[in-house]
Amino acid sequence: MAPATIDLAELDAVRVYALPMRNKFRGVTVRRGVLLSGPAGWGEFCPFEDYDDAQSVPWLRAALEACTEEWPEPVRDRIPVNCTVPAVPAEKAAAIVAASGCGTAKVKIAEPGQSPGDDVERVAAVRDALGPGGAIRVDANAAWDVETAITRIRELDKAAGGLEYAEQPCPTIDELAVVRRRVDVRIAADESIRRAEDPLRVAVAGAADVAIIKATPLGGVRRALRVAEACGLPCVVSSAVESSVGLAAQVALAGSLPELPFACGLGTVALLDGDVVADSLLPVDGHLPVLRRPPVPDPARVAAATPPADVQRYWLDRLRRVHDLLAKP
Ligand SMILES: O=C(O)CCC(=O)c1ccccc1C(=O)O
Ligand SMILES: [Mg+2]
Repeated sequence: MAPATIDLAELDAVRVYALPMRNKFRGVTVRRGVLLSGPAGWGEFCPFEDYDDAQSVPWLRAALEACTEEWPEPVRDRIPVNCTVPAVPAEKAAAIVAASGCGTAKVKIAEPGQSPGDDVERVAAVRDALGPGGAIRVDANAAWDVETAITRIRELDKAAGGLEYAEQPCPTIDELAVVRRRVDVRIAADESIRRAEDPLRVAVAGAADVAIIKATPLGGVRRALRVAEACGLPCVVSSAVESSVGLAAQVALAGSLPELPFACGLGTVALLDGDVVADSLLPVDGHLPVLRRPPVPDPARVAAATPPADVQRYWLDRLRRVHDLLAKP
């Protein structure tokens, strides 16, 4: 297991980055975080800005795992991934899918300010761009109540000519279970696992067909592997929109899961305008390579992504506070 903590002064380097997003994604327009370098390589601490310090502790565990430990042995060397389609107009959605080279698309739906008709048009445009052989999944990020979810999932299933699954249509596990019994589309649980008080103990098995597993918010590759095993469902590894440094840990998780029946949500470096490494983890022919260790940031790219001093201070203070929480007995 990872050491419970590491003295921050033992890290070789700490670099704050800020990368703009090509399109607004879940309300985020700039992705920010901290790159940390330790004896085993580089990690990334990048909790979303609406996560408090206690919720950010697993994100720091994930970063420190990458800095201090080797990842588990992979069982495959490349990972099929979906392209991620933000809540953009239909034409733009089609262009994103066509440019991605991916055979699976994940479409964001039910975003604030958008109508059900916008979602139907976006999903239909994605089907046109993907062709009949591709797979389409949708993610509502817990936006609906049960009745709305049932109506919308049926509509979108039609518009898509078949959905592979619908991710987190409602907030609670009980709601997911009801929706799952009433629609023909598979249900995937994301926030129900990621934001659970104890992700090792969430009873999603009757409420979902697929588990979305993320190393970054679950405390690292090893902890996420245990969550995957405990939930007893087929898993899809999905990103938290990290730079290529943090994403490499997610790909390592996908590489070491015993079974991987679906494409993973790891094509997200394409959502960022820029990166901190020279050779970005972008899909080629719909696949990402499994790396054995985190990629090393490129100094010129890190310099180009370095935010103003006040933003750096905010992140270094946050890192310090979360580290103090992690170190507390
Ligand atoms: O799964 C993907 O394709 C991209 C990752 C993604 O959608 C996501 C990224 C950051 C935060 C939450 C989510 C989510 O799945 O809800
Ligand atoms: Mg999701």
